[in-house]
Amino acid sequence: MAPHTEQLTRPAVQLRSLTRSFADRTVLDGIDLDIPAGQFVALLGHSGSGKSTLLRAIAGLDHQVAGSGHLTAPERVSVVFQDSRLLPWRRVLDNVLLGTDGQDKGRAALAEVGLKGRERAWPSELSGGEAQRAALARSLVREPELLLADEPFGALDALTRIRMHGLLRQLWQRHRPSVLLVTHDVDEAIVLADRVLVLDSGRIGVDLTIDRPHPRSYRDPLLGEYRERLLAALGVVEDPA
Ligand SMILES: Nc1ncnc2c1ncn2[C@@H]1O[C@H](COP(=O)(O)OP(=O)(O)OP(=O)(O)O)[C@@H](O)[C@H]1O
Repeated sequence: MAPHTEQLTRPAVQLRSLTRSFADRTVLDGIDLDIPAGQFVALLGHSGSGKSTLLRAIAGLDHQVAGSGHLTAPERVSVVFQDSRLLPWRRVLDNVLLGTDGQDKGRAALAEVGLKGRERAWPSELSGGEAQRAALARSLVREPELLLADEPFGALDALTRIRMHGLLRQLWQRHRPSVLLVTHDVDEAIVLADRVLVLDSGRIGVDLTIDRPHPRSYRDPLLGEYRERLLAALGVVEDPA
């Protein structure tokens, strides 16, 4: 069996009947989900549909959700958010190394994300895109089996975002963590993910496999069909079917 196929047979994340309510509102209503090891999954859904709630649950950041159903996730999980969450009083390399040791690993991770030479910069000296690169480097040094990303490029300009898509794809292909990427951007989802989920009314309403090789082109006409289906599922355009 090819290494990639073998890796995909072991589920990294398993959720059964996961439920989360806030006051009288049920946000996650019995979610069932398996993410095979090494798979890149994107999660779409309207604002307030519960995407971040689901991600936080999988990250182990929500203790209330734990008892609601069954949740397994790998031990080494890294989370990247919309803002880099770099500590302003630590230089870039020290941010990347936070809680770990191994200067060389940190330097290598920074080089991988294109920040070689910026190790001693302060976070305030970085652009938004550079700060997100540093955040990715910080997640990399932990060698995550699962990378959770909550709109990591949501605050970046369109060109930087496209560059970051390329970077994230390369990092994923090189290190092969499972990825769960929360995004509002349908194009981002279909250009990067093996599989796109749409969260709707507390459930996974759509589970779509994107069967196109990487790297993908934004202009691939076959991706256009996936885009239409997802926009229809989100209620943005009429269902093409
Ligand atoms: N700690 C909390 N206390 C009360 N309500 C909460 C809490 N966290 C989330 N919610 C509610 O749960 C719902 C889902 O929130 P969540 O942040 O998961 O949505 P989302 O899909 O990630 O939204 P967005 O795309 O706008 O980031 C919202 O109605 C939100 O107000």
